Amino acid sequence: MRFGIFCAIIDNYGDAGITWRLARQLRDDFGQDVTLWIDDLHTLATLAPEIRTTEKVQQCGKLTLRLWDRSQPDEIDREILAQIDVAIEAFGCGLSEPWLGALARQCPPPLWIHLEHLTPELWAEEVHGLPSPHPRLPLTAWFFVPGFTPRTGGLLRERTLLEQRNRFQGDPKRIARFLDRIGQTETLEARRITLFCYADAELSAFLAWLAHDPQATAVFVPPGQPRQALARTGLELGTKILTHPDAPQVRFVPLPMLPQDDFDRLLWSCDFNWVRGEDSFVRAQWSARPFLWHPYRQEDDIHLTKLEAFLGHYLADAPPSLADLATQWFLNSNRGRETPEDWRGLWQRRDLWQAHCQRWCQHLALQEDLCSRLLDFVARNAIK
Ligand SMILES: Cc1cn([C@H]2C[C@H](O)[C@@H](COP(=O)(O)OP(=O)(O)O[C@H]3O[C@@H](C)[C@H](O)[C@@H](O)[C@H]3O)O2)c(=O)[nH]c1=O
Repeated sequence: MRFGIFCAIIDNYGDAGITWRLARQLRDDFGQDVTLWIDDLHTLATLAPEIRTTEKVQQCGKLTLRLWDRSQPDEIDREILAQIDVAIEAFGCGLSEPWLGALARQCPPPLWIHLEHLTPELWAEEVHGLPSPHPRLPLTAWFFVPGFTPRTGGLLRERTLLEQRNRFQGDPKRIARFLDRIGQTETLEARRITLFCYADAELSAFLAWLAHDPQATAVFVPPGQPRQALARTGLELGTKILTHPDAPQVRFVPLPMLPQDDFDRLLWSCDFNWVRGEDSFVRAQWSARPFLWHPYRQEDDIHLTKLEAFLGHYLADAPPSLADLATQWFLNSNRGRETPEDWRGLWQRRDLWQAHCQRWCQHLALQEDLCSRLLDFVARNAIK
């Protein structure tokens, strides 16, 4: 089958990260032909260094990457469009009339899928799979809503992901080799934490907890917003490791943006991951390690509703002593109101928490992954 995926980058990395991951998995795990039209190669190249930002068209095996001119398709775009079976419009990026017209000219037209943002909310089940006929063109959009339950679009999970993770986490030599490759062998003995937060994250309680905890800790800090959040606390991280001024056991390690697969390895090798948005949030769950999630901030605190819905799934079967503390901590942190005691309390229950993350990951892995559900959806609704 031939897939066309359309992605416009609004801000951050999630849109590029998710569509790139989806395109690669359709190619690698399911042998599909994929064309990914994306309107910003530079953002994509930060997570996929093999991408050449100067080339508007590039072939990555059965995956064709094209710089997307959203105004209208050129002749080659039209040729590809004429052959695709499934058009995936990611995150409401909007296909302009000339692009939609080219799709509609196919006879019969391709299956047109609106890939929505992941949501843990109940409406994911209600909206997932609904059709929405175009008012004028002979095209029907189908909503595909990723989520946490079997009646949604599920979560992206590559076929061998969890085996790879198990091999990695179970083998200290692999972890050491990875840390060596990213130049961080000296963090081997320390507690390791990834800090991939937004610029407005309130870090003072987290830093106070670390400073009063005698355990040696390395905090890995990717570029951009996490460093801005750190800078707001007076810690300016440059290109070198920075030691906490009041706590020599705490070090902040600047990392470059890693390729997506290495980012997974980073999460797998950490004891705790602070993640955000959508894709890193899902990857943290596949790492089966304790994590904190800051959803992408939305108007009217919609992100807090999302968070509460997620906690309802995630902590439903957790021991009550963990569930109560974790709920309070997630909510407080997302409101910028958590205390060092929130951190301390949870960390004291680390074994319980770790075991819960493992069980949660297993629970999610019992469900079909997003690509399998997508292919099943296509098979059930294909017009041609
Ligand atoms: C730090 C780091 C991230 N990544 C990848 C992992 C993910 O694919 C991507 C980060 O995406 P997210 O975790 O989703 O967080 P984000 O904040 O960057 O993206 C967000 O952008 C908004 C516009 C969307 O509306 C949100 O839903 C969300 O997707 O970056 C790397 O590959 N290497 C790295 O070193």
